[in-house]
Amino acid sequence: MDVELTDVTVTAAGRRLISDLRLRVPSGAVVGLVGPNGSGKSTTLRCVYRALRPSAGRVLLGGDDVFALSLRDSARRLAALTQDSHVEFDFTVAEVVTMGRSPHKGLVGPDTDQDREICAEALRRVGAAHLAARSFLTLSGGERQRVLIARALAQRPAVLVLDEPTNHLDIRHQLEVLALVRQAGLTVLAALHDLNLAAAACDRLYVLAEGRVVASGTPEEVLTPEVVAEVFGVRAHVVAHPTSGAPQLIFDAPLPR
Ligand SMILES: Nc1ncnc2c1ncn2[C@@H]1O[C@H](COP(=O)(O)OP(=O)(O)OP(=O)(O)O)[C@@H](O)[C@H]1O
Repeated sequence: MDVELTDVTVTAAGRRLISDLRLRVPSGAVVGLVGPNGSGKSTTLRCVYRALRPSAGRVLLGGDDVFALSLRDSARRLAALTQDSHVEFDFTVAEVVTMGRSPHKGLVGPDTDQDREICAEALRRVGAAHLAARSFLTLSGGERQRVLIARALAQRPAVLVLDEPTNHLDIRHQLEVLALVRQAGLTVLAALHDLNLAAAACDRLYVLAEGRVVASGTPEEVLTPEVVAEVFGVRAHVVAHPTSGAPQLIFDAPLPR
């Protein structure tokens, strides 16, 4: 299922947060949003998981306007891991992951064996099966992040929207989470701060600056010293990763402001 944003503009507090954004995530592709703090990455994602209605433009999910879908239908198509994904009450990890199944059940539908197996598998995939009986609130930041990713996977969506999915994760878990996101065969739109991880994990990147797309294409096309200098204000060298060949950046000092 593909995702398309056509000329999306978001205005808030008399300011344009994103302007005329055009973006496409082909079915099954992993597309990254990169850009400096405040460039509009989360705002863009919030429009896709319908936490924010654009002032203009449309967000299409499998060709349908996301705001025209019922909540249940959109939750069957799309799962999101957001910056404000949190759990208020003292649920166990297994219960938190089970919440991912709710779009597939009636309002008070019981968990089936299939639901339980899907949730157990999702926890195994993020390396968190051993945490199933723990209270979610007692987990470390990285453990919580992995459990929330498991909840999104348990939702069995076609599209996954991820806002900084590697936040809090140590390097091994960062690589594992991005590898499993790639292997899941889903359509993925992810905001990522780490440009080297983005280059390794994404088929295509969109670079945002001040709410506009300033570059898009494959990581090789986009992550050039010129773009990095212009958008991030940092001088960088690009080298090919010795085994994967993905472009990797080595940074010099920030350029003068
Ligand atoms: N409801 C709002 N009202 C006013 N300004 C807002 C609102 N939401 C976001 N902004 C502003 O819009 C800009 C873009 O924010 P956004 O969170 O999309 O950036 P981002 O690229 O995700 O940043 P970061 O990398 O810091 O997470 C910021 O300047 C932010 O302060």
